[in-house]
Amino acid sequence: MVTRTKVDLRSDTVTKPTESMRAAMANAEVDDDVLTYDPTAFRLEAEMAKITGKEAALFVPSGTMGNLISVLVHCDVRGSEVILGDNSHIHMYENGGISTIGGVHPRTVKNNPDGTMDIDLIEAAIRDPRGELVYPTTRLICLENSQANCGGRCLSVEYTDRVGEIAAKHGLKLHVDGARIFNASVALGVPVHRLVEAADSVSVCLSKGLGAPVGSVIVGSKSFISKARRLRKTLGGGMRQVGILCAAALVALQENITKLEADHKKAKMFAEGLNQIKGLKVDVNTVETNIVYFDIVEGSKIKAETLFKNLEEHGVFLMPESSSRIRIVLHHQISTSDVQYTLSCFQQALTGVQEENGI
Ligand SMILES: Cc1ncc(COP(=O)(O)O)c(C=O)c1O
Ligand SMILES: C[C@@H](O)[C@H](N)C(=O)O
Repeated sequence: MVTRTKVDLRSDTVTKPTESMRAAMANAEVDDDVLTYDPTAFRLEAEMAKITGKEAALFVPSGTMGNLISVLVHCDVRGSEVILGDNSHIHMYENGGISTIGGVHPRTVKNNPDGTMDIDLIEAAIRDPRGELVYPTTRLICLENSQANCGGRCLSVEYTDRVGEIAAKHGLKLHVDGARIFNASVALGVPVHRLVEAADSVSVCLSKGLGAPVGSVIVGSKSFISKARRLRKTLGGGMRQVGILCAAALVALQENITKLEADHKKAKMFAEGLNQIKGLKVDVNTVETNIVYFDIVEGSKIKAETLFKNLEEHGVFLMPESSSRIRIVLHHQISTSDVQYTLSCFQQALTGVQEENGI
């Protein structure tokens, strides 16, 4: 088998800036974004506020910082508690920052396989104010759309609105970790602004499926963004000529939103192809966006680390989830021929092992 150039399926965070992004970066109009407004940052923030239907926006270095700032702005009183998914990125992959840095107490509710949390369990997790002597105070509910660890599953606008109603009923705020909100919007056929209408704040990653090299944007009310700007500086996220990065993000918005549907089709194609390979299993119906989780079937005589080594030798790179569960993430720099090549590498790896074991 002829090894091709690298097929990097570890994440949609691995994309390289395109030539048009690099040209925009080189020619970006910039200023000191801490002392005044960097004009290109201002353009990006205005565009993101418009797309999401919120009053204002703020460029931040990462999605992790975007979520941290959002939670800390909403939970700015000691003893605050946030309700979030037990399989959410904020809870699983952000070093517990809301607690270690922000002193905010997490109260997890089980994420269902479809990425939602049961509405009645969310409501049951809200602290009874009558117990204020002993309870933390619930101030915020966090959703994640699409839900990455559940396989890039999309939360419907109806579900998001319903959670928003629960938050409003109890005087709480709603934050959406919208790292891949554009993927959810495209998959559902619902405009981003409608999908997040019920949210008080959203953190949107520019550096994932949109393919920008760096950054996220948080959106919300003018008051929220004003507090967020100050907290960004506190956390060291205030940057100077940040327009260089924002210029690439503006190109990403112009060029890559329309490519997301193709990413989703490649993910479906990959899942359907994997299911044709003896020893691998994936529920194709759960593949809604650009993320595919699949399992090595028990008895297939190959371990994930063996499979990875074999694949890496053929230029294919993945992210291990466990010894038998694997994740691949599609993005605009993976072609359909890359998908077909990768499937052939999987087939070759599995067949080789099965022949060695007389299966
Ligand atoms: C759902 C989700 N939220 C937030 C983040 C954090 O983004 P960043 O890596 O830019 O900190 C990620 C992944 O990176 C993610 O997948
Ligand atoms: C691993 C995780 O932090 C990252 N957000 C990803 O999806 O690749």
